[in-house]
Amino acid sequence: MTRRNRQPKILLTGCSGQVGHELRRSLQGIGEVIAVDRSSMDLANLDQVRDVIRAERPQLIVNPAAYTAVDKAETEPALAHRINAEAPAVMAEEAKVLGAALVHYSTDYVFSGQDGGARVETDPVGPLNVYGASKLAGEQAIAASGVPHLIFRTSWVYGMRGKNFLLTMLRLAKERDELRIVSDQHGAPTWSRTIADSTALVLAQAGQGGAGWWEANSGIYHLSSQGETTWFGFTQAILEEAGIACKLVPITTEEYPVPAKRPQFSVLSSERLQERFVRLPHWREALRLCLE
Ligand SMILES: NC(=O)C1=CN([C@@H]2O[C@H](COP(=O)(O)OP(=O)(O)OC[C@H]3O[C@@H](n4cnc5c(N)ncnc54)[C@H](OP(=O)(O)O)[C@@H]3O)[C@@H](O)[C@H]2O)C=CC1
Ligand SMILES: Cc1cn([C@H]2C[C@H](O)[C@@H](COP(=O)(O)OP(=O)(O)O[C@H]3O[C@@H](C)C(=O)[C@@H](O)[C@H]3O)O2)c(=O)[nH]c1=O
Repeated sequence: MTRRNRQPKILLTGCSGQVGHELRRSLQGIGEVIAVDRSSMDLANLDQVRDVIRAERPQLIVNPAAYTAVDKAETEPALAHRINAEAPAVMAEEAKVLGAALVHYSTDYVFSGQDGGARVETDPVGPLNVYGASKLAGEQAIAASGVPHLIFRTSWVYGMRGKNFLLTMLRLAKERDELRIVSDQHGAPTWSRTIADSTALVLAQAGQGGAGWWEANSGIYHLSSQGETTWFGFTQAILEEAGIACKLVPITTEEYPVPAKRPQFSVLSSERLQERFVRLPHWREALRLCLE
C-alpha cells in the first residue's frame, strides 16, 4: 500500500462553520486535511470550486459549507441554490472524475413535517422553504452524479461557536426578563461535535473497508441526536444546564412570525446509521457535555 492510500488527502470546505470547525479536528486521524473557507473557495463561484478541486486533487471532499440563513434565503433563492445545490453538484462531478468520494450534509428541513413520528431516509420529502428546497436539490444532484457519497442529514445544529439557537438563547436570556419560544415545532438538537466525530468514525470504517465499501454504503443517512424536543423544551434545557434564570413563555408558530415556514415535526430516525456504524447520544446528554 502506498503512503497516499494510508493518508488520503481530504478537501474540507466551510472550515469556519460550526460543523466545519469540528471536522477540522475530528478528521485529523483520517487523512491529510486541506481546509478551505470562503476566502479560498467561494461556493457561489462555481469556476473557483472546480479550480480548487482540480488543483488539490483530493481523494475525499467533505462539504459542510452551506447557505444556512433560513429566513434570508427566502429573498435570496438563487444564491442559496447556487451554494447549496449547484456547488455540491460541481463537487460531485469533479470528485467522480478524480475517483474521489464526497461527504455532504443536509437537513431535516427537506421534510414538510406535517405529522408526528421520526422520519426515515426513504420517507417522502417536501421542503416548506427555500433553504430546504436548495438543500434537497443538492442531495439530488449528488445522488444523480453517481459519485461515491455519504449524505448526512442532521437537525437543529448547535455548538459553542458560530450562529446557533443555543448561543442566541444564552445571550437573550441575559438581556431580557422573558423569552417567548415556539413550543409546537418538534425536532432533535444536535451538537456539531457529535456530527463531526460520527463522520470521522464512519470514514475510519470506510478506510478499513476496502474497494467495495463506497459502493455498498453510498447514500443518505440521518445523523441527529436521539430523543426529541421542541424549541421551547430545548431552551428550558439550555437555561437549566447553564444555570441561568429567565421566564420562558411557550408560544405557537403563528405567534412568532418569520419569513420562512418551518416543519412542525422534523425528528429524524438515525437507526440506519446506528445499525451500520455508530451510536448517537441523547440530545440532552450531548447538550450537557457541550456546556461543560
Ligand atoms: N445549522 C443548522 O442548524 C443545521 C445545519 N445543517 C447542515 O449542516 C451543514 C453544516 O452546517 P453548520 O456548520 O451549522 O453551518 P454554519 O452556518 O455554521 O457554517 C456554514 C459554513 O459555510 C460557509 N459558507 C457559506 N457560504 C459560503 C460560500 N459562498 N462559500 C464558501 N463557504 C461558505 C460559511 O462561511 P462564512 O463563515 O464565511 O459565512 C460557514 O463556514 C450544512 O450543510 C447545513 O445545511 C443541517 C441541519 C441543521
Ligand atoms: C430567537 C427565537 C426563535 N424562535 C423560534 C423561531 C423558529 O421557529 C425556531 C428556531 O429558530 P432559528 O431561526 O434559530 O432556527 P432555524 O434557522 O430555523 O434552524 C434551522 O437551521 C437550519 C440551517 C437547519 O438546517 C435546521 O435544522 C434548523 O436548525 O425558534 C422563538 O420562538 N423565539 C425566539 O426568541
